[in-house]
Amino acid sequence: MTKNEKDGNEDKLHPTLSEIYLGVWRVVYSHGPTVELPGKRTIEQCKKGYQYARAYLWPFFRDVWSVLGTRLFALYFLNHFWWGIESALLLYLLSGLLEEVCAYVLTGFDLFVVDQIVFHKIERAYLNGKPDTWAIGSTLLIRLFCVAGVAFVKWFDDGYSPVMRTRVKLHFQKVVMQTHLRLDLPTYSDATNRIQVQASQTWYIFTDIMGIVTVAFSALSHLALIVDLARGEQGGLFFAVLCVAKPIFSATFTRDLWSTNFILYAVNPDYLRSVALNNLATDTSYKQEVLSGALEEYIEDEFQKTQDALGEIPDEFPSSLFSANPSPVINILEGILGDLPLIYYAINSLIFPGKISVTSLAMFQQTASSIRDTFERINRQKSSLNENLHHVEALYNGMNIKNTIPDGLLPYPPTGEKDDIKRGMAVSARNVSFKYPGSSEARIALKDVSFDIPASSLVVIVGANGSGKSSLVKLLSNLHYPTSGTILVDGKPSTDYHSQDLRKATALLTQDHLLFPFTVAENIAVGDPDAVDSPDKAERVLAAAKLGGAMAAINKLDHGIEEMTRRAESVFASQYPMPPGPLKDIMDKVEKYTDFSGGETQRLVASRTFMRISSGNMRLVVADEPTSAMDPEGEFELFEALRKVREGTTMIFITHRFGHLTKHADLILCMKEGELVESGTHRELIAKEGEYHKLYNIQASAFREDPGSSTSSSSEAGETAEERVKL
Ligand SMILES: Nc1ncnc2c1ncn2[C@@H]1O[C@H](COP(=O)(O)OP(=O)(O)OP(=O)(O)O)[C@@H](O)[C@H]1O
Repeated sequence: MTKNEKDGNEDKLHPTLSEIYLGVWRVVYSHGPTVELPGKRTIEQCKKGYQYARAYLWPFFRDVWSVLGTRLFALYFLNHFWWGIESALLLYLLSGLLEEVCAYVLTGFDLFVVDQIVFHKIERAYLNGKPDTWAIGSTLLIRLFCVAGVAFVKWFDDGYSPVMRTRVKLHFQKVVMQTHLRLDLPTYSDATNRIQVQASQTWYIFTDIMGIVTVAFSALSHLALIVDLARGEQGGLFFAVLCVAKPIFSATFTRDLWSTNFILYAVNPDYLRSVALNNLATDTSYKQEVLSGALEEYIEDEFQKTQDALGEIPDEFPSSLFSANPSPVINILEGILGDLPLIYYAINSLIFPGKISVTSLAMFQQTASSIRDTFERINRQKSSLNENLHHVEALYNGMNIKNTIPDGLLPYPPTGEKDDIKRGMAVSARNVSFKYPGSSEARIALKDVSFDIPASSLVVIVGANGSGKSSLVKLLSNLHYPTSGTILVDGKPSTDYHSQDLRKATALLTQDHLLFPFTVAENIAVGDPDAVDSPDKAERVLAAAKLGGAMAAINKLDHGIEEMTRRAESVFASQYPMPPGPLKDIMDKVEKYTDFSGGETQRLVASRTFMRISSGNMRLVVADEPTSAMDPEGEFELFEALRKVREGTTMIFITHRFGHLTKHADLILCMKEGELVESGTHRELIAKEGEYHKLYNIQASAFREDPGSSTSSSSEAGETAEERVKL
């Protein structure tokens, strides 16, 4: 990769990290020397391995065990044990019967070989007229034993695997969901906290790890067999060592990406552009924009350019590129080491002709090749094992991620307060500064903001785009936490209270709120999740829908308030596009979901907020431009309804429109570039002739008869034409 494809971070690399550019990727990893021979580090690694097993593997296996139950878990384990030792056991049991059939043995060893042995014995009995009863009988018995074993394993696998898979998946689905639900917004927005493991993977992670256990059983049983055989032969133990020379060499000299801690990301600009163009073509959310902009040809041509520029630079996950040896020497050495047992026997047969029996030669050969295969499987699976171990670690670490927003112990509202007294939350900010997690120092959203919002007051926050209004309400709603300074709730730092209690006492309504894939009724009802089983729920939902102005939209639906907003999962079909016909008719019917206009969605979401307010537990209601898509009548009605139902609740509105709200507000906070520049009532702020006065005049001028009056009054406020255009 050329220098200009690097991303400029290479100079800042920490001394414990290494980097490598593979295909389109930059891989940064923490790693020791590439080739690690057994030594002091091996002991350290064994210790680490033990600690890892205790912290992650043991809980994982214990959880799977408890989910499957002891009987299923034990049967599953025995199955793997059987798979592991089956081949060595057969070899051992048949070792006395091999003289005449070593040719079969040399081609591999399984039940088919046992078949051939049985038939061979029967054939010889026919030809010689002298049946070897013992040989035929014992071989048949061994065969039946193995057939029964294999049949049992298959029966168990076919019948119980889906059950076990489902049980494990459901268990970990709940664990992963709990992990996601537990995290607060800043912690969740931090990409490094994202849990990549999916519950559906957990069963396969478990079976993969068990696969390694099987291979380990296989390796151990073959090693035991070869040691047993070697005891009776001269140089047998030396031969046993030769059998494992290649796998040990490979394990030592092959590096594996998953045995490191790494991050990787694409740095090749052509690749990144090709992904972006591909997304434009295939992601439904861009479809309208692409069609309306007539961008089809442009996207295709640009994509072709990126393909031409990329040439053959690989973009696949770079684990095999990482493991590839820089020169072929190691691969050649590996090949030669693999042939050492054969070379040993060839030399032995030249030096000591006739000393080795055909049986032991066949047994040694077979065992040696089984051992080699087994160890090679271990080497091949090492990478996926390491990957799976990382996933198990992520799964259990996810449960212990610490939330960014400190969680206090005090309940809210305080226990001494009577629930029937309706009063709002008093909120204050003391020198609050805030920047979003991961943002640069320069992109500070709030700078040294201080104010007091008395309980039960009606507050409006105004300001230009990007002035920090939404950021401020996110802090007040306890969704984010100030970088410095303090938010006070009823005179105490917000962090003294139990976070979830504060959120339960706050209703936040924004323009970005979404409808959930539930029925319309449930979408409203979740505003008060505690009312799930209450008898008056349906009544309250209807009342909330009316207050939110959503009834007109609901009345248009085929199934009214019980209509599903959208399916949680799309329909799976064998053929896409599905040709017209009865299958397509069913598919269309099932796939069809209700789409609402932007304003209708906002009305439904507002209804959810009214449901929340009707719980009587709200102390603070925050509305961040919730009417941006509504018509003026809808907006007016919503604000009026909110003002009517608030009954002493503190209300904070963000709006760009000056009107009833700003006129009636007890307090207006005017933001500019992250700072609170003015605060007071409408009258006071107009009298100040500052930022608020300027913003107000820009809107008011549209309704004045003389279009030039805005210029004159703005000019009085001392602002340029460019500044007005920006607003
Ligand atoms: N999720 C975020 N991550 C990083 N920075 C953000 C994020 N959201 C907002 N910002 C930055 O914080 C600053 C204040 O944004 P904020 O959304 O609070 O402004 P606003 O006054 O509500 O704007 P608008 O009127 O456009 O809604 C902006 O500079 C913005 O770029």
